[in-house]
Amino acid sequence: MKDSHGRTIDYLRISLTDRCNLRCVYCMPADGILQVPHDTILRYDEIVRFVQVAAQRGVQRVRLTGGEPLVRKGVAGLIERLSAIEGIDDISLTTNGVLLKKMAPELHRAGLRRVNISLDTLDPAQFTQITRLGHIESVLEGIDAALEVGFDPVKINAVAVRSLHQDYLAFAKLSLDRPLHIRFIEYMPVGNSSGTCGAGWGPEDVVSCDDIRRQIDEGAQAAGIGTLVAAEGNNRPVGGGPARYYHFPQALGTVGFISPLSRHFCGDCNRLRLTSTGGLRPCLFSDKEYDVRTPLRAGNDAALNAVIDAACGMKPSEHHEGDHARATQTNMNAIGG
Ligand SMILES: Nc1nc2c(ncn2[C@@H]2O[C@H](COP(=O)(O)OP(=O)(O)OP(=O)(O)O)[C@@H](O)[C@H]2O)c(=O)[nH]1
Ligand SMILES: C[S@@+](CC[C@H](N)C(=O)[O-])C[C@H]1O[C@@H](n2cnc3c(N)ncnc32)[C@H](O)[C@@H]1O
Ligand code: SF4
Ligand code: SF4
Repeated sequence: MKDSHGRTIDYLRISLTDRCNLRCVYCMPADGILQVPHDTILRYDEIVRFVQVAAQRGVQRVRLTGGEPLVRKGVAGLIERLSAIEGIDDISLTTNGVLLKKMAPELHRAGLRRVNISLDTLDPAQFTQITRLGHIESVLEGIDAALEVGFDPVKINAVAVRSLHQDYLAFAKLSLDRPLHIRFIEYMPVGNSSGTCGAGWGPEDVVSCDDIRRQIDEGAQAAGIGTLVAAEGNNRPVGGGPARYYHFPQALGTVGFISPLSRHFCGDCNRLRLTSTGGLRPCLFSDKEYDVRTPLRAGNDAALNAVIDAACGMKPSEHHEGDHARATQTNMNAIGG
C-alpha cells in the first residue's frame, strides 16, 4: 500500500486502551481524563477484522500500545489471533513494563517475540515523580522477566526532557552487559500533558538526540568505554520504527536515537495508527482521524477499504511541529505514541 507521497505503508500501531496504570507527566495531564463510553471501544473481534483487511492491503507489522496495553484484559488472546493472520509477520508491544513480570510468559506463549519497555530514569524517587503513581522496581523486574522469557529484542524507551536532568550515560551503559537496546526519544508536543513543571510541553525542554549522543560520547570516553559507532547489519535490533542505532565496542546491546523534532524521519514514514475507539490516524502530529468503527460494525469491507485509502491519502509529507506548544488536542496515551 502506497501513500500519496510514494511511501510504502506496512506498519499499523494499535492503541488498545486510553487507560493506564501510570500517569507520566509528559504524556497525560495530572487528572481529568475524559471517560470513554465502553461501547465505543473496539472489541477484539473488530480489531482482528481490521488487521485482516489491513494485511490484505499490505500491512505486515502490528504494534500494540495504549495507554497501557497490558491493563486491557485478554491481550494474550488477541496476540494469538493476530499472529495467525496471513501476511502479519511482526507483532510487537510497547508497555510501561509494570505488569510484565506477571504477564511475560503468557505473552510469549501467545506468540509475542519482542517488546519495547518505557523507562525514563534509573532513580527511584524521580521515577515516582515522573509517573506520578509508579515504583521503579516493578519496571526493572519487568525488564528482567522480558529477557528471561526470551523476548528479542528488548528495547527501552526513554523520553529525554531537559528539566529532568537524566543521566544519559548511565542509561546507555545498560546496553553493555545485557542485550538491551536503549533508545532516547525527543520530547514531543503532543496533547495536554502537564510537563515537568505543570505548564506543558515547551521547546526549551527538548534535548536533541545529537546533544544526547555527544554527552554520552564525552562521558564514555572519560570512563574508558569508547565512543558510540553506528550499528550495521546484524548489530541492529529488528524493528520497523524510526530509531538510528549505535553501539559501544563489545556491548551486547545498542543505543538508539529517535529524533522526531531535530531530524525528523517523515520521509520514511511507513505507518497508520488505530485508536482504541476506532479512529484511523494518518499522522501522530495531527488530530485528523477517520472512523473505521462504523464500517467495521456494519461489516462493510468496501467502506473499510475506502477509509484506509482516505487515511493513507491524507498522510502529510512531513510534520511542521517543534516550535509551538501542541501538535494535537488528543493526549499521547489516546494515540499510542
Ligand atoms: N513523530 C513520530 N514519532 C514516532 C513515530 N513512530 C514512533 N514514534 C515515537 O517513537 C517512540 C518509540 O516508539 P515505539 O512504540 O517503541 O515503537 P517503534 O520504535 O516505532 O518500533 P520498532 O522500531 O518496530 O521497535 C515513541 O515515543 C513514539 O511516539 C512516528 O511515526 N512519528
Ligand atoms: C504513549 S506510550 C503507550 C505505551 C505504554 N504505556 C508505554 O509507556 O510504553 C508509548 C510511548 O510514547 C512515549 N511518549 C509519551 N509521551 C511522549 C511525548 N510527549 N514525547 C515523546 N514520547 C512520548 C512513551 O514514553 C512511550 O515510550
Ligand atoms: S507514557 Fe505510557 S505509561 Fe506513561 S502515562 Fe503514557 S501511556 Fe501511561
Ligand atoms: S510525524 Fe507524522 S508523517 Fe512524520 S513520521 Fe510521524 S506519523 Fe509519519
